[in-house]
Amino acid sequence: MKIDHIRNFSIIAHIDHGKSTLADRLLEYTGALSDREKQDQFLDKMDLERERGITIKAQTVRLVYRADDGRDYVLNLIDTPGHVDFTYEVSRSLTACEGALLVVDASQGVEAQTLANVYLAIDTNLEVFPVLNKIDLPAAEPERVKHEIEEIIGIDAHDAVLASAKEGIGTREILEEIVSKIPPPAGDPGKPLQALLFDSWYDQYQGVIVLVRIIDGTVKKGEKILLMSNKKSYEVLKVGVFSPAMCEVPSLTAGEVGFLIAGIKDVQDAKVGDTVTHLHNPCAAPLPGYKEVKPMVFSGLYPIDTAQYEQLRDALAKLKLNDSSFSYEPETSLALGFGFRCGFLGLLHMEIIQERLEREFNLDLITTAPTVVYRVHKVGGEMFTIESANQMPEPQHIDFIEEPFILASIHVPNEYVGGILALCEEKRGVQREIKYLTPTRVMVIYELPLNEVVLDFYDRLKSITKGYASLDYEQLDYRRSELVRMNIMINGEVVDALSLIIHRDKAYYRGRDLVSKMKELIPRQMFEIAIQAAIGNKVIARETVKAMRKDVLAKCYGGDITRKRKLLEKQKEGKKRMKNIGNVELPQEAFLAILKVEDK
Ligand SMILES: Nc1nc2c(ncn2[C@@H]2O[C@H](COP(=O)(O)OP(=O)(O)OP(=O)(O)O)[C@@H](O)[C@H]2O)c(=O)[nH]1
Repeated sequence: MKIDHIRNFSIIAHIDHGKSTLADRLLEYTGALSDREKQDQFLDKMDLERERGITIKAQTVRLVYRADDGRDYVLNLIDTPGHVDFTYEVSRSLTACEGALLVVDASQGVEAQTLANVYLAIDTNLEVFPVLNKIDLPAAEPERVKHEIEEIIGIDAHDAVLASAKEGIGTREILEEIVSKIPPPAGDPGKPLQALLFDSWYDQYQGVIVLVRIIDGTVKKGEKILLMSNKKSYEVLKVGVFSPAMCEVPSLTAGEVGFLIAGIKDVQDAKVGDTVTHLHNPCAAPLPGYKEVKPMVFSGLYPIDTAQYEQLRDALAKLKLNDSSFSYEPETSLALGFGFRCGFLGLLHMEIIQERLEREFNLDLITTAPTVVYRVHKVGGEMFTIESANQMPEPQHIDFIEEPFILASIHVPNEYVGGILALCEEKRGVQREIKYLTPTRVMVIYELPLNEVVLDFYDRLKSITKGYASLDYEQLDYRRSELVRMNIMINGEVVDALSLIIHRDKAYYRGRDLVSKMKELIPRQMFEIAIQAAIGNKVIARETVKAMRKDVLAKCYGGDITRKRKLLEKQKEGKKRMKNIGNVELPQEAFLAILKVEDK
C-alpha cells in the first residue's frame, strides 16, 4: 500500500457521546465485520467495559475503504480511552494519527472531556473535524451544537457531518471526510526503524502484543528489535494488523499501524510511549514525550475471608499482566490482616480493578478509603513519600508535609455554578477562573488538593448538578499543607485501616461526622461499643453504640416463618461483609464511611 493511501485517525469524544457505536458502523460499512462478529461495540474488548460502556484499552483496526475517487484506502482507526484517568494513553494514541474525528452528541453539546481531548489533538497537530452524533434524537440541536463547537473549541463546524451512529446515518460521509481531510502520513521507509509503541497487553497464548505506529523504516519477522527506554532487545516473531481479527503481514513500514509479537514476557517491559527500533541499526533518538505513568491514588485491598489471601495475590498478578499502570504490594493491617496496598491512575481505574477482582475472581474484599501520595519532610531535612496514614511518622519527627494539587476544569450549565463554587471552596479549592463558554454553559477552573477529590468529589459533583457536570483534571504541583493523621478507635483500639490523613482545620468536623456515621452503621452487639476519633492522644469525637437488648426476631411475632427466614438470610448476607475488630464486628460500610462524610 502506497503511503499516500493510508489514513491514521482516532475518534475523540466525551464519554457516552457514541464513539464505540460509530466505530462499529465504520467497521460494518467497510465490511470489516462479518455478521457473526457483529456484536455491539466490537472494539470494547472486556466484558466489564461493555457492561459499563466505557473503553479502557486502546485498540486499533485496519479498514479498507473504496472511496468515491475509485481508489482503495487503508484507514487505521485507533481507539482511545475516553476517561481522564487514561489521558496519557489517549495522548500517545493520538500521536500515532494524523487526524481525529471529534464526535459530539448533538443533544448534549461540548463537554469537559470533549475539550480536554480536542486540545490534546490540536496540540498534537492533528487535523480535527467534527461529527454531530445522535441526530436521530428528538432533543438533538445540531445548529446550537455547531455554534458551540465554533465558539468554545474554535474549529470550523459549519459543514460538520450530521450522523446517527445508532441508525447508520452519515457513515459514508464520515469515511469520505477521513479520506479527503486527513493528510496521509509522512515517513521514510528507507530510514532506520523508529516506531511508537502506543499500546500493549498480555495475551495468554502469544505473550505481550504491542501496537506500533511506524514513523520511519520497516520492520519484519525475524529481526532484532530494541525498546529504547529500557534497552531490552527481542526477536520479532510476528508482524500483523487487526482487521479486526489478527492477521499476519510480511512487514510494517513507515506510516503504517499494526502489532508486533516479540517474545516479550512482561507487559511492564512494553510501556506505552516507548520507541521501538532495530537493535543493530537503531534510530538516532527516541520519539519525544515518553513518560512513566505513576499511580496517583492508593487504596488497601483485603480479603474478608483471610483464606482468600493467596487467591487475591494470584488475581492481582493476573490483572497486572495486562495493566502496567496498576501497582500493588503486600501490606498488613492490625485490623484487616494480610492484604495489598494498590496504586491506581485515578478513581475510575480503582473502581474498575476492584470490580474485576470481585466479579471475575470471585473475591470478597474490604477496600480502605483511597489516599494520595504525600511528601513528608522530616526534621533534619530528609524527604520521603507516603501513601497511607499508617506510614506517617510521629508528629515530633515531621517538619512539614506537602500534598498534590490538581487543576480541575468543571463544565456545567450555569444554574449549577453556585453549587459547584460552594463544593470547591469546601474542598479547599483555589479559584482560577470562571469562564462563560456560552450564555448557558460555564467552565469553572479550580486548583484543588487531590486528597479532597478522591474522597467524594465526583459523587457530590454529580448530585449537585443532577449529573450535568463533567470534570477533567491534570496534575499540578505539591503544596505545603497542615495535614494530620486522624485515628478511629473502636473500644479503645485503633483501627489502622480507618486512619486517614486530613487537613487540620477539617479534622474536628470530619471526626465528629465520621463517628456518628459509624454509629449508624455498626450493628448493636451484646456489649457497648465506643467509637472515637483522635489526633495523637487527643480524642476529638465520641459516640456509643448501645448494647443489644432484645432479640431482633421478636419483631416477627413468632408467627410468620417466611419473614423470619428472610430476616435471617438478610443478616447472613450482611455478615459476609463483616470484619472482626477485637471482639466488635464491623461491616464493610464502616470502612467506607470515611468517603460519605460531608464537610461542614
Ligand atoms: N439515539 C442514539 N443513541 C446513540 C447513538 N450513538 C450511540 N448511542 C447510544 O449512546 C450510548 C453511548 O454510546 P457509546 O458508543 O458506548 O459511547 P462511547 O462514546 O463509546 O462511550 P465510552 O466508550 O464510554 O467513551 C449507547 O447507549 C449508544 O447506544 C446515536 O446516534 N443515536
